[in-house]
Amino acid sequence: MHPVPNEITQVYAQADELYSAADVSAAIDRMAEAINSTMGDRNPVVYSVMNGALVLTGHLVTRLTFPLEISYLHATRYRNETHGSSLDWRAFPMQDVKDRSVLIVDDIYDEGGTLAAIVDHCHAAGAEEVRVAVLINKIHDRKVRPDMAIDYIGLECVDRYVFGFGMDYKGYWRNAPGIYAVKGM
Ligand SMILES: O=P(O)(O)OC[C@H]1O[C@H](OP(=O)(O)OP(=O)(O)O)[C@H](O)[C@@H]1O
Ligand code: HPA
Repeated sequence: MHPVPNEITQVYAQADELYSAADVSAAIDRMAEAINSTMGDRNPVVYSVMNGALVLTGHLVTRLTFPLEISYLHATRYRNETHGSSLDWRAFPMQDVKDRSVLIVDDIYDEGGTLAAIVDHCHAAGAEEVRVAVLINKIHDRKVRPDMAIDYIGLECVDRYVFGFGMDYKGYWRNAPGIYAVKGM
């Protein structure tokens, strides 16, 4: 058996809970209500940004009450580390979005380099409109494109490294049910 690193066990035990599972569920309810009332007639392609959006996407789409198609892409800037670098496209978007409405779903809008590249890609591919939904907006003044529209935001968080509900700490704890901040980060 491959042992779990001690650091991984410790990080969850020592983390600060920012939002409980119930808080997250209520936030997704609010996001879904807003999306249902603004995109119900758009027949969108919902693009889930792997890996972080895996958990949110599953919860969110079951609350959406209109026809939609689901696809995925994988773009990573953090590569299971806690600092971002250049964007690495690991699964390029494959669904044809020409003249389509697109809803990009991601777990966290941090510095925004990932979402900026994905939004630009969808526009370049001919999308009619591109909207963005994130569970967490991290509050700081390092956004790479401060005027980028984030249409649906679940929760805001302080400028700390967070994990849970899809977000990882060194590849682990995407399965944690709430949102947690790493001690000292
Ligand atoms: O706003 P940014 O500073 O660009 O950071 C946000 C992005 O970083 C995370 O992905 P990550 O690169 O960790 O890949 P992963 O989803 O596979 O963990 C997260 O899922 C977002 O996609
Ligand atoms: N946690 C997890 N993944 C992330 C974060 C974070 O705070 N910021 C960007 N990707």
